[in-house]
Amino acid sequence: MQPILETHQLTKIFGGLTAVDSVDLTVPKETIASIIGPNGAGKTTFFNCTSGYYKPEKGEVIFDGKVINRLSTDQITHLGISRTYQNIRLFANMTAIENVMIGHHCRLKSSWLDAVLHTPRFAREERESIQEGRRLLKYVGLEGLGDNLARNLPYGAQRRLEIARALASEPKLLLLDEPTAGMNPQETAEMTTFIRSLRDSLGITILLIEHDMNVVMGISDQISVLDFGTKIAEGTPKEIQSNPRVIEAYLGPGGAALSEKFSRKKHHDA
Ligand SMILES: Nc1ncnc2c1ncn2[C@@H]1O[C@H](COP(=O)(O)OP(=O)(O)OP(=O)(O)O)[C@@H](O)[C@H]1O
Repeated sequence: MQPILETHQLTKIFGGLTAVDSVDLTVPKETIASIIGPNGAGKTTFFNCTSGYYKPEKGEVIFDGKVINRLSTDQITHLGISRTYQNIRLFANMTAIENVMIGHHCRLKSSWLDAVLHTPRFAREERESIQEGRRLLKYVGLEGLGDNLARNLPYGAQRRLEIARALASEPKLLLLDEPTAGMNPQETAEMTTFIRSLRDSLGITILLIEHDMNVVMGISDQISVLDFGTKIAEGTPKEIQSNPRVIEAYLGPGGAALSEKFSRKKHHDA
């Protein structure tokens, strides 16, 4: 399958710390790929390099065949990468629909002069933008909540609003940083179904960071594992679950042997 995102030897250094260390990673088009790893493994830094927030010291990020690691965040959004954040970053004092319209802004053609002069083009684009905002709010399950201030929405709805805003920029690749963090089991199940539908109905490729292993194992076509900035494993959920290096990264040295002992005991007891 054709890749939508590739990194070659991607490296990000903070002072003496190599947060992302020579990572080669390929995400095939129209798949759900996950990045997992212990705290501080470099997952968010990888996202920040991919979406243009950080410039890598070494290596390349290639999106849809184009090298993008020297481009600005705006240019990268325009090409088709959009993201959400580990800690929700909405415009809290703006309404839900205004938040989504901001996401749509990069697709508008009106200039600031059109806005000042309130030209017909500006008026038409504003109407279309409101319509698109309503459509997206409905799509993420927030129909009728467009006039609510973002900060007054329940937590699960805020996460959905963040995704609606990301979708408004019409991405080909959506980066989701811990989309189910802080959610109860029902919200988590709904979010998982929703993420699948983004791939299946809209053809959007998803790359996500997630700590909930049930979500990761249930949803991913491919999982990449980072530890201390390096990629230590990659494969299907089944391959990753039984990979001794991954188990050690999570449980510490000897973890693989311990985990094998437990799973043998479980089979024996069953
Ligand atoms: N802006 C920064 N300046 C200095 N160090 C940073 C910066 N951002 C991240 N780091 C460090 O880089 C390493 C990787 O951090 P990162 O947030 O990418 O890990 P992570 O895998 O996303 O962790 P978590 O699962 O806890 O969110 C950590 O040691 C972190 O302290």
